[in-house]
Order: sequence, then C-alpha cells, then structure tokens
Amino acid sequence: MTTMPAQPSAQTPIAASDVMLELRHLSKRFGSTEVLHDIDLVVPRGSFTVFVGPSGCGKSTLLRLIAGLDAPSDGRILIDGRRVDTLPPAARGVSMVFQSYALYPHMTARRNIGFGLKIAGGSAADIEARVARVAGMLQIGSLLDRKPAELSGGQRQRVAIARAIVRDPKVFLFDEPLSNLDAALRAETRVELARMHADLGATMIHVTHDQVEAMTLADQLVVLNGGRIEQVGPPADLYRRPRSLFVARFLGSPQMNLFTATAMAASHDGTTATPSGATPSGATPSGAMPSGASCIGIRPEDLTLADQGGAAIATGRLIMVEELGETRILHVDIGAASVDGRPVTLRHRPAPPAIGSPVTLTADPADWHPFDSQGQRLPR
Ligand SMILES: Nc1ncnc2c1ncn2[C@@H]1O[C@H](COP(=O)(O)OP(=O)(O)OP(=O)(O)O)[C@@H](O)[C@H]1O
Repeated sequence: MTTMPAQPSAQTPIAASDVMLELRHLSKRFGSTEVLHDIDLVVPRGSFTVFVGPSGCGKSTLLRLIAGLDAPSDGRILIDGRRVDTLPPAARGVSMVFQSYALYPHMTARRNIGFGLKIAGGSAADIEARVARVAGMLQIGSLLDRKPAELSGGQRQRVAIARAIVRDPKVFLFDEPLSNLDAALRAETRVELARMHADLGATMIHVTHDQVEAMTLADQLVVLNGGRIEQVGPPADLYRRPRSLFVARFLGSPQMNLFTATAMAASHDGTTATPSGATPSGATPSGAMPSGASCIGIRPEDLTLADQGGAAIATGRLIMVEELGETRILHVDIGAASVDGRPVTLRHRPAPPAIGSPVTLTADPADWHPFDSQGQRLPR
C-alpha cells in the first residue's frame, strides 16, 4: 500500500487509491497580493469536506481554483490521480453549486437540470431518465415544468443541486449553497445534503460561514485563516483538541473562554486577585498548567459553579443570564483573570444565583486547553 507523504497541515496519511482530490503547494496571487499561501490538502474519496474560516480567508478562491474558474499562481491540483489545473472547468469532472443558484431564467427546471448533459451530447431519452431520477431524489418532480421565477428560493436551490448531481461528477463543489435560505429551510436542506452525500457516496466540498453547518455536515473540516490552513481533521477532533487559539476560538458558540495563566497559577496558591475578592478554594492540579502557558482556554460547557464541586480556578460576579430554554448561559465578570477582560460564559441548567452574586468557577483540568504566547497549543 502506498501512502501519502506527511503534510504540513498534519493530515493523517491515507492510501493513494483513497485520495480523490489533492492540492499541492497551491498559491494564488491577485496582482501583488497573495491570498492563498502554499496550500496542501488531501480530500479522501467519498468525504464531505467543509472549508470554514472568517470572511476573506480565501475559502471561495480555493473552491474557484478547484473548479477551474480561476488559475492558481503556483502549485498543482489533482483529481482522481490526474493533474487538472491545466484543464478547462468542464474537463475536470467537477460540478459547482453557487449561493446565487445561477439558473438560466428562460429555461424550465427540467431544461436547466438537463442542460449540461445536452451540451455533452447525451441522448434525449437518457437525459430525460436521469433528470427524472435526480428530481425524484430531491422531491422536485412536480416542479420540472416551471421556470426559476415561478420557484421559491429553496426550490431553486434544489434545481441547482439537481443540475450538479445529474452530471455525476467526481467532486461536488458547494459555495455557500444554503446561505440565501431562511433558518428553517436551511436546516432542512442541510439534512437533505447529508442524506444525499450518504446515498450517492460522492466526494463533496462545501464552503460555509456557518459553523453549525460546518460541524454537522463535515467528516473533514478545514479551517482557513488568512489564506493558510490552520487545521484539518474530523470536526469533533478540532473542537476537542484545537491546535491553535484561532481554531479554539473559531469553533464553538459562545466562544472558548480564555483565562490568563497568571490568574490560573495564582488560584493554585490561593492569591487570586478578583473583583469579588474571594479566595478560591481547592488547588490547581499539577500537570494542568504546562510551563510556557500564556493562557488557558475552557469551553463554556466545561466551566461550572463551585457549588457543584471541583477545583476553583477563578472568582467573579454574575452579571447576566441568557435564557435558552433547555439551558442557560451565565456571564461572569472575572476582571483581569480573563485574557481580553471580557466576562466568561458557562452553560448552566439549574436555577442560577441572583444577578450580582459572587460566584466561584471550577473546571476539570482534563478540559483545560493551554496555549503559548504565539497562540499554539502546548502539550500536557
Ligand atoms: N478577483 C480578485 N481580485 C483581487 N482580490 C481578490 C479577488 N478575489 C478575491 N480577492 C481577495 O482574496 C481574499 C480572499 O477572498 P475569498 O472570496 O476567497 O474569501 P472568502 O473566505 O470566501 O470570503 P467570504 O467568506 O467573505 O466569502 C480577499 O481578501 C479578497 O478581497
């Protein structure tokens, strides 16, 4: 078995025959501005890979390079073992679905879906059969004689997805296809996409701003930051073991809390300076605070009030309670013990203390995420 070489993005190597798409040292410059820097990525055959990152990080540009709508400045793109970055879009075996649907307004849904097959010279009977099969799959069979103007946004997006599926591409590329839909339809279409992925066993690459969409759809999540890959892996791994402060703070809502290492160390010897002036009980377990740590991240669901037991890490004052129905989010001012001075948040189900009450916070050391001053995770 040949395996892929180790990569800077630290992906787990897989057998070459399991690779569908490979990006090697890919860069993109617009004029003198480099917007993608030396991207190395492997997309396994049949995977649902999601690109996420803040606005302007290069997600769409990366997708456009794969689709062939833009040319890379450096590097190579391989699909199913074949170099494609020198080929026109239609010859690459990819289908792209855009946020804006991009349907032909004067054509019925049926013609829109079958158009690519017709251009490729398919027979009328074959096109009709394939369009009918895909329309059935997406439950738009009764809408095929309508033009885009006679369809809702969600229905148009299904037609656009059907048009991508019917061409039976090696790789599907989705550029924020759900972002024009309302919340309910978005959730519904997300489930449909996941089902479609399972049914077709296809390789899909999806770009989104929405981290719920990213976490739920992806089997491989690619977090981009400033034109570079920050981390690649299964969503749960990135959430539980973010390699950088950037990934730690990008995934999760509310964001991961950041405690200064000084405050955490002080809680260890009982000298914590806090707004409430209370002295924390308990001790910081040895090993939880690696040397060189600049801050400790703790997710809101891993932080608890001291009356529930555990070693105290900070004290503060309850300043706000967000009622979410099944749970609550408590906001606690811990003063300078918080890295950015902002209140920390914790998820809390029982009835909360009164606003203004002094509270003591605890967290299992296993749930601490230590980072150095460069924002890199430290080994424990
Ligand atoms: N044709 C272009 N000419 C010059 N700069 C461009 C061009 N296209 C994109 N850029 C720049 O490249 C960077 C990456 O843009 P891109 O659209 O890929 O980001 P994105 O992550 O998809 O952003 P968003 O989430 O806002 O859609 C941005 O700084 C953008 O201004």
